[in-house]
Amino acid sequence: MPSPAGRSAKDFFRPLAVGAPEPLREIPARPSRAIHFFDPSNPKMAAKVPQLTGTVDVLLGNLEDAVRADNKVAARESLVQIASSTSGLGGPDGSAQLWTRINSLDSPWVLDDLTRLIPAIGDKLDVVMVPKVQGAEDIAYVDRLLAQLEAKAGLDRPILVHAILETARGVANVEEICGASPRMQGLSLGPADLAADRRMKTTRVGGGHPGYLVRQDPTTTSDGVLGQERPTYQQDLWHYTIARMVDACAMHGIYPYYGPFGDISDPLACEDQFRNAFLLGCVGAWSLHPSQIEIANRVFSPSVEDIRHARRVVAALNRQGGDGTGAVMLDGKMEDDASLKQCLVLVELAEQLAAVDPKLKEIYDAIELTDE
Ligand SMILES: CCC(=O)SCCNC(=O)CCNC(=O)[C@H](O)C(C)(C)COP(=O)(O)OP(=O)(O)OC[C@H]1O[C@@H](n2cnc3c(N)ncnc32)[C@H](O)[C@@H]1OP(=O)(O)O
Ligand SMILES: O=CC(=O)O
Ligand SMILES: [Mg+2]
Repeated sequence: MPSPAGRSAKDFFRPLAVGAPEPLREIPARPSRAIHFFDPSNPKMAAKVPQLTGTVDVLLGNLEDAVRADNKVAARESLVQIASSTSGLGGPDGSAQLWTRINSLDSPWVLDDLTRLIPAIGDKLDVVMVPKVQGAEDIAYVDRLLAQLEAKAGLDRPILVHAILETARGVANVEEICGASPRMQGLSLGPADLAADRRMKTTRVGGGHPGYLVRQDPTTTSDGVLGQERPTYQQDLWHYTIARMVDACAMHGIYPYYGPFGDISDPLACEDQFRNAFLLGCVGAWSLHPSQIEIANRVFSPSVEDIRHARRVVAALNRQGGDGTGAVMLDGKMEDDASLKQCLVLVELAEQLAAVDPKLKEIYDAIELTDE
C-alpha cells in the first residue's frame, strides 16, 4: 500500500533526485532544547549570533512571520552571510545547529528562499522549518525540491524538514505529515496561527487564558447552607494538540516541540508551559528572546532529582537479576519493566545532553546514589 506521500515502501528511502544524498533511516537525537529565533535582517539580532552559538542548541534564521515584507530579501541574504562567517554554527560538527524557517508555501518568497539558501549554505543548514503545513502533499513538494537542489549543489548529507502544526487541517493530518518523508525531523506547535485558523477567541502567542477554566461545584454545609468559596482552575488550551503531536511524532520516530511563548515579561508562565510540554514528551521549545534560552535549557534537561531516582531504579532492577525484568520495591513503590523504561528515557536524554553541555555533565556526574 502506498504511503500517504504516495510512495511504496520499497521507494520510501530512495533519493528523490539523481545524485541527491541517501535519506537517513533514523533521525539523530541531537539536543534541541531551545530553537532560538532571530531575524537575520535585524542588525542587532544578527550581531548577537556569534555569542549565542555556544549557549543554545539551535539557532534559527527566521524568514517568515515577524520579518517585515520589505525585509524578506535582506533577511535571506543576511542569513547566507551569517551562516558563511560564523564558526561553530551548523553542520554535523557545529556547536549549535543551524535551522531556517522559510516563508509559507503559498508566499511569493519561498521558492527563492530555497533556491538561494541550499546552494549557498546547504552544507551548514541542518533543518528547514516549513510553516503552515496542511498535509503530506506540502512535505512531498519540499522533499522533491530539496533533493533536486541538494543534487545540484553536490551535498552529501540530506537536509531535514520540520513542520509547524498551525492549521486545523494540519492537525487533522498530523500522522500523515509526520510519515510523509524520511526527512521529517519533527513538529512544532504554532499556537498563534493555529488559534486564528481555528477561530479561537484568544489574542495571545501561546500560553494559557484566564477565561479557560473549570469551577468547583458549590459546596453545602450539613445545615444545607450554600458555601461562598468556589475555586477555579485554569486549564491548558494546548493540551489536546500537544498530545496528538507527541503521539504522531513517537509513532514515526521524530521529535515534538512546543513553539513560541510570546509573553517575554512572564518567565514563570513560560517555564510552566515549557515544563508541561516536556512532561508530555516534547524535547524542546522556541526561544524568541535571549532570556528564554536559559528557561528552555533548564526545563528540557532532566532535573538532578529525576536522574538520581532514574539511576536508583535502574540499579535496583539490575541488582535483582540484571536483565531489567521483574519487580522491586523502592521507597515503598513498586518498580518494574515499565517504570524502568521510563527511567531509561531520562537517563538516555541526560547522556545526550551531557555530551554537548559540559556544565550539565559535571552536575549529572556528581549525583550520588545512596542505596549501594
Ligand atoms: C507568533 C508566531 C511566531 O511566528 S513566533 C516567531 C517569530 N517571532 C520572532 O522570531 C520574534 C523574535 N524576537 C523579537 O523580535 C524580539 O525579541 C522582540 C520580541 C521584538 C523584543 O525585542 P526588543 O524589544 O529589542 O527586546 P530587548 O530590548 O529586551 O532586547 C535586548 C537585546 O537583545 C536583542 N534581541 C532581542 N531579541 C533577540 C533575538 N531573538 N535574538 C537575538 N537578539 C535579540 C535586542 O536586539 C537587544 O539588543 P541590544 O542589547 O540592544 O544590542
Ligand atoms: O508560528 C508560530 C505560531 O504560533 O503561529
Ligand atoms: Mg505561525
